[in-house]
Amino acid sequence: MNGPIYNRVALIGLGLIASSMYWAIKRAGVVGEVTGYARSQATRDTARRIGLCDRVCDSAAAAVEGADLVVLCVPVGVMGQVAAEIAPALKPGATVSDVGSVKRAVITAVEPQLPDDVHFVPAHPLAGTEHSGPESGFAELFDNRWCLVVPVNGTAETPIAQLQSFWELLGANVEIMDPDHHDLVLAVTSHTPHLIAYTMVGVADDLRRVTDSEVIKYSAAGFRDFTRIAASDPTMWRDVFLSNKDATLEILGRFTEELFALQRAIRTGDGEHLHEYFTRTRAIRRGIIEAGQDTDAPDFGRAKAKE
Ligand SMILES: NC(=O)c1ccc[n+]([C@@H]2O[C@H](COP(=O)([O-])OP(=O)(O)OC[C@H]3O[C@@H](n4cnc5c(N)ncnc54)[C@H](O)[C@@H]3O)[C@@H](O)[C@H]2O)c1
Ligand SMILES: O=C(O)C(=O)C[C@]1(C(=O)O)C=C[C@@H](O)C=C1
Repeated sequence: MNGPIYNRVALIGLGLIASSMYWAIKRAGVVGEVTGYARSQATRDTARRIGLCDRVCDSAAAAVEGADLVVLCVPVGVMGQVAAEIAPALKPGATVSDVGSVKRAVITAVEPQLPDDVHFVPAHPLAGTEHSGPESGFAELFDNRWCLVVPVNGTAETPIAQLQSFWELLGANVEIMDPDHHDLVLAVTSHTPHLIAYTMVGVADDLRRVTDSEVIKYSAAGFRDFTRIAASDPTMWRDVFLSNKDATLEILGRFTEELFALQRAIRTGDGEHLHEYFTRTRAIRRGIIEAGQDTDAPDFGRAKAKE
């Protein structure tokens, strides 16, 4: 590529995703200057101390001034408020994007706040960890992960294609998706699983208090995976559930039905039902590993065998 993909990028909200984006941008060397803004003075001080962003600004308006791409990296519940704050300072022709885990609610909140002379191209990188804040980011977070770009009706092709190239340069594989479909898919693959993990860890904690047993101390690996997920940021996840209410409730309803069926099978001793069910779910896990989408899973020598 000859020259930067955007001359100036502004990151609003300097947590896990923004900091990972900054380090990935630096690794790729594809942006002229990256400005940053976070609401709290403490976060801005930390960002300055660790060299996160080329320039940290003390207002959102100052950070977006002259930016060709502005990315909202704040919890989904405050996206509309932040869009209203930056709107008067946006450069005509700029692209405004976001990284929110929910898309329809963010579009509804942000779109009306923006002036007509900017392009709004929502997106969602499907990569994260249970950590948050400016010191939690790393350049490799998006490598070989999906980033879903979710354009709104009527957006010109060029800003969409440019944002797609930007995310590819940060290491992601990009797909275009409709907002409602996005919210339903993510309710299945991310939002409901998080709710289940939060619940399971809560139940274990309650039990520990009731029985004074050592549920957490002797927790097995499976339960430890639940505790990792349940350690995710409370503000972020509160906002996800309140913003993706319908899809999450729909999937939770289905989940509850299946859970009752399994409960019944256990009560009635229906081993065949349990075995068939677990065989089906095992095949799903194997499919994910074979598609190369679980970078944490041991490959048991398959990579070597393929050489
Ligand atoms: N953590 C993940 O796994 C993950 C993955 C993909 C997308 N996302 C989405 O990315 C966004 C950011 O998540 P994160 O994990 O980076 O969160 P984070 O908590 O690490 O960072 C959020 C940042 O936003 C700042 N902030 C909050 N309210 C603000 C406001 N009104 N104005 C300015 N700054 C404000 C916070 O101070 C913090 O610096 C969320 O919308 C989340 O849904 C998260
Ligand atoms: O790996 C994790 O810790 C995550 O939960 C990341 C995860 C996910 O559910 O996969 C969480 C929320 C997002 O919006 C995207 C990714």
